[in-house]
Amino acid sequence: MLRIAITGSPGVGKSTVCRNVLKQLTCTYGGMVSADIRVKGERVGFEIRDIATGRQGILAHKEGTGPRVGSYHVNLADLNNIGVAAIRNALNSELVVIDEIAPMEFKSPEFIRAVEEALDSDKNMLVVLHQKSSHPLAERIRREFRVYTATRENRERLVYEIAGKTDTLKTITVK
Ligand SMILES: Nc1ncnc2c1ncn2[C@@H]1O[C@H](COP(=O)(O)OP(=O)(O)OP(=O)(O)O)[C@@H](O)[C@H]1O
Repeated sequence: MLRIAITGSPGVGKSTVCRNVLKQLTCTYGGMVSADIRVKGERVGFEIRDIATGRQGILAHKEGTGPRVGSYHVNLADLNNIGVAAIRNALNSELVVIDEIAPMEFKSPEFIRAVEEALDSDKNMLVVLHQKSSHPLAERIRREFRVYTATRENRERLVYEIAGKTDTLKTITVK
């Protein structure tokens, strides 16, 4: 069983490493990924996407009503209906991907439960983990996962290092 976490400073390229590792894999995978929402270059929020279905929503936005993390309001409806559902459905594939596990996501008890279910399963997992969070779930992942810290210097090499570790996942899946 493979359990890999990518961590590092804000904006260093963690999500990009995760996306580029996925491009190298031939196993089945599912889960959630996130990306910036930018208006005229300025980040105003984050979108969330179910890898398997392509369903998209808003994870957090500067304008909103949900619980606050920094200058963003977390959209619990989309986090639960899209992100949490994506994690649960990913339990049917060979690899569960979660980008990312961080203070915004911790505002949802359902998200925490879904990640715990994945952790308690025998599934391979690739996650992006917030570097500073001391949430018990973040601490558990630091204990149980092989953690790679992305930097500007290593972020390209890291893709191949992690993809190399996932050799067992480069199987041709016959459906
Ligand atoms: N290897 C790279 N070469 C050039 N630009 C990169 C590379 N990796 C990431 N970037 C750029 O850096 C920015 C941040 O990347 P990314 O979103 O992957 O970082 P992150 O660490 O996941 O960010 P956050 O802390 O906001 O989650 C993006 O604009 C991305 O295009």
